[in-house]
Amino acid sequence: MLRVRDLNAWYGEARVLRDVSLDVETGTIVTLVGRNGAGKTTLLRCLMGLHRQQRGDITYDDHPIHRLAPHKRPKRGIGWVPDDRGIYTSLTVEENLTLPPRSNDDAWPLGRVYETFPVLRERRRYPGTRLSGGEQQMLAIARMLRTGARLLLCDEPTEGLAPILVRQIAEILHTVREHGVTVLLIEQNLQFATTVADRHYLLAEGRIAESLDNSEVEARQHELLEYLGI
Ligand SMILES: Nc1ncnc2c1ncn2[C@@H]1O[C@H](COP(=O)(O)OP(=O)(O)OP(=O)(O)O)[C@@H](O)[C@H]1O
Repeated sequence: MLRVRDLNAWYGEARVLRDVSLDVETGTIVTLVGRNGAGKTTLLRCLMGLHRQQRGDITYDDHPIHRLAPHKRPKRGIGWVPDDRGIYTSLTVEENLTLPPRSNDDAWPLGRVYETFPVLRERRRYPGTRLSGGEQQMLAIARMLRTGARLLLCDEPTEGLAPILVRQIAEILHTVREHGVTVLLIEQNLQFATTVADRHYLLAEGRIAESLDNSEVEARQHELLEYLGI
């Protein structure tokens, strides 16, 4: 379980996260929704240790991690899937999958990746550039599983994707959840969020304004869409 308590973050003098507290239960998918500039990416960067100006308590599987250097967090099973997917487009799918270092004993063997995502086996000799946006996202997630990530922090995996590919992302995330992987993702598409996730945190001006389940998001969809300016 990921537990965040009273997390604050700054850029210089500007405070962009204010006393953020949230929980992500193991094996669940949770979204962070909020307007542009609400602090969603900064929050994920704090969890990964990539943002230095932060204060607060973060525990993962009962171990405090907030003082751990960024490069030590993957050893604890935390994986970051950035919004640009971070894959090497000039390398083949298989090279992308074999390059990342194994950070811990939960690292997926290549065979397990290919059994879970057969498309990646079919495309293993393709360069990253020949993959669709959905396949690139699949590769980015699979690459994190190869390092041993049990908690994936995904920065808006559906951004810029056509609806059919958005559905593929939902399937990918459900597949990883079936394997016991926990996901915290930034998502602006509320309909997608309710299809894919178990809970949602609404971030507003750096604060957690609300914690919502799927039925609450569905019941208040119009109001929330208006709030998010979508
Ligand atoms: N490098 C930076 N220097 C100064 N301020 C920054 C920097 N990066 C982000 N900010 C500011 O911090 C606040 C939170 O930004 P953040 O990117 O975390 O929001 P977000 O919710 O992820 O928004 P978006 O969806 O637009 O990425 C915003 O006001 C933003 O302008």
